Amino acid sequence: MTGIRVLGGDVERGAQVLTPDALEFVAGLHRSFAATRDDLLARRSVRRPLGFLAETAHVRAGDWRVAEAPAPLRDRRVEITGPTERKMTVNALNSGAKVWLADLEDANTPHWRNVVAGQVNLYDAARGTVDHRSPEGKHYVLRDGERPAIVVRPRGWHLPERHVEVDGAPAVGALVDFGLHFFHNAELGRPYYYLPKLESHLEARLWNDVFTAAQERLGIPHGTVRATVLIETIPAAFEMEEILYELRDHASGLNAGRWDYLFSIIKHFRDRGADYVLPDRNSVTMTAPFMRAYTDLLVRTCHKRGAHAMGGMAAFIPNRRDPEVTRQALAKVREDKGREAADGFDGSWVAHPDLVPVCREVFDARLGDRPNQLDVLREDVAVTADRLLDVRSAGGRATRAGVVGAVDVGVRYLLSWLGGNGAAAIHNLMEDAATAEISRSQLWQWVHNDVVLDDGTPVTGELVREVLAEVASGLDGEHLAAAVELFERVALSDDFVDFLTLPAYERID
Ligand SMILES: CC(C)(COP(=O)(O)OP(=O)(O)OC[C@H]1O[C@@H](n2cnc3c(N)ncnc32)[C@H](O)[C@@H]1OP(=O)(O)O)[C@@H](O)C(=O)NCCC(=O)NCCS
Ligand SMILES: O=C(O)C[C@H](O)C(=O)O
Ligand SMILES: [Mg+2]
Repeated sequence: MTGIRVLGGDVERGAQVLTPDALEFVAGLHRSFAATRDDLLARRSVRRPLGFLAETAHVRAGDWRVAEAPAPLRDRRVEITGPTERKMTVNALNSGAKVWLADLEDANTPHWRNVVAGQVNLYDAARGTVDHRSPEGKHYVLRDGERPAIVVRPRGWHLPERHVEVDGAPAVGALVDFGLHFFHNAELGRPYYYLPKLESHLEARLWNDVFTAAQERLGIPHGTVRATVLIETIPAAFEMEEILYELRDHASGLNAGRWDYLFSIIKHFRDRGADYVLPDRNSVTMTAPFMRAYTDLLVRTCHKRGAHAMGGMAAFIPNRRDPEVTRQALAKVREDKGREAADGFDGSWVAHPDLVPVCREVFDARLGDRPNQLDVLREDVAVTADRLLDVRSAGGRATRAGVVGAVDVGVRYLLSWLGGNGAAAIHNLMEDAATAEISRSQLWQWVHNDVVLDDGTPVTGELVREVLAEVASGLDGEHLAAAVELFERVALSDDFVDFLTLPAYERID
């Protein structure tokens, strides 16, 4: 293992996944692809004018389709997402969903113990041997019968994994997550992935090259990997076809990741004036014309190319102790999934096991005996760049409640994240890194574009700091000071911080 150092502490059963061969494999991927990753990240920081690309017009005009979905991914009508913590792993596999999105990304704090334990749990999950005993003595075991296909979401290209060093540099986080999982589980035949936060088809090409090399190096047939790409950045919305094309041997769909998409819009247009200012987060819905343009284009693009179109996450979650909250969550999720099913999506996401039945019911009603609706071509859809960028079509206003809500949710989420939980229920909504990014970037945008609240108050750094102090005085926890300081930095520092998880990562382990 020359040139490879593992700097993280011991984690139970870690040696089983951090084997010399697995680490060599990860280091090999890092050595082959880290430089390209660095170049592509550097390109992101140049904010170019957005539009459909002239140089790839031939790809959009061409006649090609992605590889046919393998049997486990033909019917994806309900997908449950969640972190790879042990109990939740068992619960997700028992949830009755068709797919489990096993999240090493936005629902996970990349504490070293989470990174390694996640791989251990995925190892057992792939083999059907995962179980768990709770501190209260409850034994969680897998139920017999059909289980969801496991689709793993590695970290995005921007995150390092500093507990694995290759030739003196931190390893690329995405390659650690993918590499360890692929090395241990690909031979079982289902190396399936969800790819987050891509900003261009060149980033998809890089993933495709990684898959090709990984398969070659382990002697696994080309095309065994299947990847579903989250279209959750505004630049990627203009390259949906190109992304599928780059990955065509390995692609099995696109997903409309609404939360990061909103974050990306704010980030991209953060200093471009009133035309791009979003109102309170809770007032931007999927029926806003610019969001509908995005989801319609996604369905149209996927079905034209034989790929699955996957719906996104409604953030409402049930509460087993509060029937009224549950009733409202079920109603809202039903409405959201109903719109997606009618629009032609082949399935969608839920964040909680109690939401699986409602998503299933809605898609059952739409799909009937069909495993998907790839046959619904949506040739009626004609989306222009102007419609995708019509941010003002969100309507809505910026309010004091919006400022307080953004600060409150942001700080509470960071508290949870720093403590090791990357997904949290806050005020009956599912919050993860993507939704927290909206909270803090929205405040940055309001401050830097002289937004005035509906009560006449200008949004300034002072106002945000005042609210932050108020919110903090009502909270406690080991990481409160760190959470408050981090929030202030990512919401207010003049230099916009690209991802809040980058400075937050400096604070852990
Ligand atoms: C939001 C969230 C943190 C709430 O968790 P919670 O507070 O534990 O929720 P509850 O107390 O209602 O959970 C009830 C049970 O369902 C389980 N559960 C909840 N969400 C789950 C999920 N997504 N996957 C598997 N099991 C889940 C819990 O483990 C708990 O199990 P238990 O009864 O055996 O103890 C959790 O639902 C979650 O992490 N969701 C996924 C978030 C996500 O994936 N985000 C990224 C993609 S959008
Ligand atoms: O991680 C999530 O919150 C889901 C999705 O990737 C999104 O950004 O909407
Ligand atoms: Mg996301």
